[in-house]
Amino acid sequence: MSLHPTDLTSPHMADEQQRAGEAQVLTSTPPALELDGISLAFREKRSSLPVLQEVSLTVKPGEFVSLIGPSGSGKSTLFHIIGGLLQPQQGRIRMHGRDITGERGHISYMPQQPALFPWRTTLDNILLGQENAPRKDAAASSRSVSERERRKEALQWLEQVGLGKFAKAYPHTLSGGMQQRAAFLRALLSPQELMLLDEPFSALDALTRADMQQWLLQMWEKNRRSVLFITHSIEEALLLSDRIYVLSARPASVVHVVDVPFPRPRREEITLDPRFVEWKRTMTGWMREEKYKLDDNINNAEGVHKNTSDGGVNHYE
Ligand SMILES: Nc1ncnc2c1ncn2[C@@H]1O[C@H](COP(=O)(O)OP(=O)(O)OP(=O)(O)O)[C@@H](O)[C@H]1O
Repeated sequence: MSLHPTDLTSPHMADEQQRAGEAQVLTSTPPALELDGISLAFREKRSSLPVLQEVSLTVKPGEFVSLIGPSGSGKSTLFHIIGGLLQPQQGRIRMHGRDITGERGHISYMPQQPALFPWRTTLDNILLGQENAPRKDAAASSRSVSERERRKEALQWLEQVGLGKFAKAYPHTLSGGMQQRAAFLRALLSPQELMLLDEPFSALDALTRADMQQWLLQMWEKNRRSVLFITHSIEEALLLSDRIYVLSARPASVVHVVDVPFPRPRREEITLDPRFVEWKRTMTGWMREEKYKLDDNINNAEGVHKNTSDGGVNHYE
């Protein structure tokens, strides 16, 4: 690896960070999300496909955390487990310290495709997340407001994201980027504190995607929701995240953790910073390594049982 963590952090800063870290441990609130040793294998009649192997990660309240890994490594499966759609064979999921493994209704979710209902207006699509929220959710009851107030709030949000004129329009009249903004608002206005965003910009053209990244960055910096974000784009992960977990090829385990060193607020220009370019190069090397492992696994059918975890996670700050 060409870049060493100390290239970015002076010894003095490291001391300060350690002290700040220790102070934080003492006063720390439990993480918004904590995955502790999650493992899952899909079982079919005679075979087993190990997909996740002891994946652990943390999203602190108000953090933007990304997951990046080769295609087919198990990222979406992990989201299904967090959302309670799948039960892990090993490991626990905790939100704010409470074990929610296998429970549904605790997260708001934004999928790759905007998934707006064509028969509902933009405004009604945005309100859907609140309509579907389970009543037992503590956050939901604290935000319990009248229908009229919810519509007023949603309209204000639509104005803020440049969709005010499209409140009564149907989804097919919106561009791809506009639909994604509406889908993001739906997740943002849902009462659950944690948002899971599964490659939300993958279907957009390059220019719209760059605009949407800037838009998301600004929206997130204003609202500071806890976010877990799946992306295939290293640049996107570095631009948006506080921390990045790099997954290995299947069965996925965490092989690198990067505490992204760039200050906020961040803007597109940061992508030209030599340190940003260096991190991008480093991470591209890691991803290439994992992709080759995945290709090897596919070429050797028995390779799906290979254990890619050596138990060590490389942590960079
Ligand atoms: N219900 C299922 N039954 C059996 N195998 C499954 C099931 N769901 C997913 N898989 C397999 O598990 C592996 C991981 O899939 P998953 O969709 O989680 O990967 P991913 O990292 O999200 O991929 P991508 O980045 O391409 O979206 C794949 O090999 C997939 O074929």
